[in-house]
Amino acid sequence: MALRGVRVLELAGLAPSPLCGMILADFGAQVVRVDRCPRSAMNADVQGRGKRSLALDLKQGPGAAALRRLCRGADVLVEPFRHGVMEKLGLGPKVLLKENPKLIYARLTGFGQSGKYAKSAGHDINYLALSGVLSKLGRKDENPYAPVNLLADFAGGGVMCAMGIIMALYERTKSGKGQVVDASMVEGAAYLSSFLWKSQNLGLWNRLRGENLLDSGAPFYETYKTLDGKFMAVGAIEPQFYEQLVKGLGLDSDKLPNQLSFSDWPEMKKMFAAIFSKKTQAEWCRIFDGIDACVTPVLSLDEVALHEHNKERSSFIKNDQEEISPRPSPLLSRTPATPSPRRDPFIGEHTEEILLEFGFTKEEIAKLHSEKVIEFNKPKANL
Ligand SMILES: C[C@H](CCC[C@H](C)C(=O)SCCNC(=O)CCNC(=O)[C@H](O)C(C)(C)COP(=O)(O)OP(=O)(O)OC[C@H]1O[C@@H](n2cnc3c(N)ncnc32)[C@H](O)[C@@H]1OP(=O)(O)O)[C@H]1CC[C@H]2[C@@H]3[C@H](O)C[C@@H]4C[C@H](O)CC[C@]4(C)[C@H]3C[C@H](O)[C@]12C
Repeated sequence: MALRGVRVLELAGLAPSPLCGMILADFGAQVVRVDRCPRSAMNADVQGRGKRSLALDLKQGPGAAALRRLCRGADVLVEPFRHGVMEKLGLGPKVLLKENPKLIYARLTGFGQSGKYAKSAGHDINYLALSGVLSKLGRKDENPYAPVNLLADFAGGGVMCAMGIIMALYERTKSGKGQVVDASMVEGAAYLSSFLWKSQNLGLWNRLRGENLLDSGAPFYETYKTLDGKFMAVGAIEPQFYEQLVKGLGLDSDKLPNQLSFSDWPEMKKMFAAIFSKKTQAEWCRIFDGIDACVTPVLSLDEVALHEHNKERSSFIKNDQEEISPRPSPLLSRTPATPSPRRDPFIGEHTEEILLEFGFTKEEIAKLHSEKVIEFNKPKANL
C-alpha cells in the first residue's frame, strides 16, 4: 500500500482529524489514535477504521513526556485542537521538531495557527461562512445553506490535511526534513472552491444566490421529484445533452425558449417538475439510462451499494460487522487502499501493545498505568 510503514499519531478530535487519520490508515499508514484519559463516556470517532487506540492523559507530566517519546519514533503527528493547546501541554512544534526533525507536525484547525480567530471555537458552518463559500450556497430567497459538515470539516479539513501530510512526506524524501502543516478549514474550504473566484468573469455568478447556472437557478441543473416521492438529478448543461434531456421528457426544443434564457428558467423548472412528477424514478431511469442526457437517480445511502454501476466497481464495501461504507478513493491501480474490515477500536484497546512497540518497558508501562496516566481497555474475548 502507498503509505505502508508510515507511523502516524492522531490525537483524538472531532470529525475532521479522524477522517484525515482514516485516509492515511486506509492507504497503509499505521495510525495510532491517542485518546483522552480518563476515557470519555462514548467514543465520538466513527471514522476509526484501521486505527489502534492508546488512552493517554496528556495533562499529566509523564503523559506529555510519553507522547514526546512516541513522536520521536513517529513520522506524522495530527493534532485537532485550537491554537495554543499543544504549546500549553509542552508539545508544540518547537519542542517536538527539535527532538525529531523529520516529524510532519499537522495542525488541523478551523481558523489556522494565527489571526484574530485562531483561539476561537467553531464548527464547519462557521468556517464555511468565513471562507465566503457559504454565501453562494442555497436556493433563491432562502438563507445560505451549509451542506451538512462536508465542505469545511471534511473536504476543506480532513482531506486537505491528508494531502498536506502526503506532500510533506514526499518532500521529506528529498530534504530529509519534517515541517508543520497548518491546515485551516476556512482556507481549505475556500481553496477547493477556487472555481467560484476564478469563474467570476464567466457570468456564472452574476445573479443572486439560487438564480445562477449551478446553484439551482437553471432548470437543466436541478433535482426533480418523481411520482413515487424519489428524485432525479439533472445536469444537462451542454446543448447536446440538454437536447437529449428535452427529448427524454417528451418535449420539442423548437417549441421551448432558448436554454440560456434566464428569464424563462422559473417557468421551465415548473414545466420540468410537472413532467418528472408523472413517472416513478425507475421509469425515468429506463428512459434516461444509457443516453447522454446527464440524468441520474438520487440514491439513498441504503440504495447506493445495490446500484449496478456502483456494484460493478465495488464502490461501497462491507466490514466484518456488515456495515456498508464507501470504498477509499481514488483507486490506485498497483497499490490500492486496503481498508481494514475490522470494527473501530475501543478507547485504550491497544495501549500496552503500542507502548511496547515504541520501546517502553513493561515496568515503565506498569508505572504509567498505576499513576493513571494510561488506561487499558482489553475487550472481553467472545466466548
Ligand atoms: C458529531 C459532532 C461533530 C460534528 C462535526 C462538527 C460540525 C464540526 O465542525 S467538528 C470541527 C470542530 N473544529 C475543529 O476541529 C477545529 C479545531 N478544534 C477546535 O477549535 C476545538 O478543539 C473545538 C472548538 C472543536 C473544541 O474546543 P474545546 O475547548 O473542547 O477543545 P480545545 O480547545 O481544542 O482543547 C482540547 C482540550 O482537551 C485536552 N486534551 C486533548 N487530548 C487530551 C488527552 N489525551 N488527555 C488529556 N487532555 C486532553 C487539551 O489539553 C485541551 O484542554 P484545555 O481546554 O484545558 O486546554 C460532535 C459534536 C459534539 C459531539 C458530542 C459531544 O462532544 C458530547 C458527547 C461527548 C461523548 O464523548 C461522545 C458523544 C457526544 C454526544 C458527542 C457526539 C459527537 O461526537 C458530537 C455530536
